[in-house]
Amino acid sequence: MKIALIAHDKKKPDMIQFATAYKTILEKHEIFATGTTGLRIAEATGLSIYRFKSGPLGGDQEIGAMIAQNKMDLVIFFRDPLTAQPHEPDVTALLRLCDVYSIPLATNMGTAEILIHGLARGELSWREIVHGKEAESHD
Ligand SMILES: O=C(CO)COP(=O)(O)O
Repeated sequence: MKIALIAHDKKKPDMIQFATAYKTILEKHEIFATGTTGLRIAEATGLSIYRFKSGPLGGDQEIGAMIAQNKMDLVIFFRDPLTAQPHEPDVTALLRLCDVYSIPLATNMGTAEILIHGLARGELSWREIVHGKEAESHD
């Protein structure tokens, strides 16, 4: 599974805690992140992470593009609801694309916990079926 991890600055400590706690699950998957989030997680956990640009510089849009191409299976985005972001339209666009493509999305720790446990139990394997159908439609 391809998993995107994103956190606004005030939520980065939560994200590091989350990635540390679930490292053994995350390391079985392909992890993507926006620039600074990815750097912080990699430093703290040693996880191998593909890093896009920083969020305000287009990272959210890069992840959005992967979603639109059916190349992302799960998004964990600890956004900060109490601080205005200069790239708010990009944040909204990313969340919107998750809904357009029915991509499982957690925007807080409570939901992220449930999704990661579901992932560990194989409950997201329906995504592989979606990938299979996508491949067939291009044959
Ligand atoms: O701003 C972000 C998401 O909107 C996150 O970007 P960084 O991981 O580069 O801080």
